[in-house]
Amino acid sequence: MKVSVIGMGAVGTEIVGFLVHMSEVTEIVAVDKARAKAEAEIWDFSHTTPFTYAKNPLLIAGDYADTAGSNIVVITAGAQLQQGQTRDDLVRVNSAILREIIQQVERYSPGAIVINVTNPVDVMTQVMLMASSYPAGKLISAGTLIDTARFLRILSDHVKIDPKNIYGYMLGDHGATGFIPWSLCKVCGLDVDSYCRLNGLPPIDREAVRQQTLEAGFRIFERKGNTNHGIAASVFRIIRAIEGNEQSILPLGVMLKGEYGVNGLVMSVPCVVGRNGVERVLSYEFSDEEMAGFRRSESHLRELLALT
Ligand SMILES: NC(=O)c1ccc[n+]([C@@H]2O[C@H](COP(=O)([O-])OP(=O)(O)OC[C@H]3O[C@@H](n4cnc5c(N)ncnc54)[C@H](O)[C@@H]3O)[C@@H](O)[C@H]2O)c1
Repeated sequence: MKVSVIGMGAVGTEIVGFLVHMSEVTEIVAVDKARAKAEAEIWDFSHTTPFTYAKNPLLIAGDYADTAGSNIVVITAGAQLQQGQTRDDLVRVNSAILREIIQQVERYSPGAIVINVTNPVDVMTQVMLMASSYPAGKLISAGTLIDTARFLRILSDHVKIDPKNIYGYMLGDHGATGFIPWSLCKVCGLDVDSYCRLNGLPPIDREAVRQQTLEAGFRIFERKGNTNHGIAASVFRIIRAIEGNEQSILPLGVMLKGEYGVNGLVMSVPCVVGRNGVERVLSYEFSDEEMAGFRRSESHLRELLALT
């Protein structure tokens, strides 16, 4: 499998790290407008291969021609948040950058699955869908997978259970209007309130958990100027689901075509992920309150889209 990563900043570099050290990928291509930076990262990674369990992948820092025939392309290129900005402030500048990038990506890898990470992630994915001919299931965003990871970690700290035994999502939008469908959330098979009651734990303050989840990225960003470990692990999780044709459920950004009553908008929803990318959007019956959260995300994303 050949994977190309466009943008070798904090996030792209960490994703390449996961791929070099933990994947079965045979070829990794890194592209960045700062070519020397991409070269330096790739040389540095190449010096890990004598010592790790890497499968000795071919490592290339190059340009778009080198990405030809990629199975997966990950896009992390673009402007990064400045202190005081929100993800939404990046809309205009990143729209212009990504329209150019997707044309180059499609020219060389029309059959690839493209995973977008650049923020605001769902809106930028829609911009690229409109500027290319990739089908909806093959040009997808990392969506609320990272928010979901943060949510599961926060719950895990409360219930003192490995987050891998907790099921739940944050959905809608990787931004201020993301919402948690608590009716789907299960701790070891129990709803959260029952789990806490039966195990002598204080009940969960749902709104506080939502706020903590939404603020988690900013708390990291304020201290180190970026977030990269969690998002890189999230993207690697998506790549593994594609590579293994897992049919796993991941909350990713995908163009909705009537699901949940939404048409023509990329939103983060639970998706079935396999070798063809997002193969299906899962249907759920949300409560009225959850559906209201969904609609707030929808309105917010439509407002952002109008700015592109
Ligand atoms: N979706 C998520 O959950 C999530 C999480 C973290 C970061 N992000 C987003 O990912 C993006 C990258 O974050 P980062 O911390 O790696 O930023 P960064 O500034 O460290 O890296 C961005 C890289 O993109 C490159 N670049 C810019 N324009 C380019 C172009 N036209 N062609 C090729 N390369 C180009 C830059 O040279 C830089 O190396 C940002 O938009 C950020 O907001 C998203």
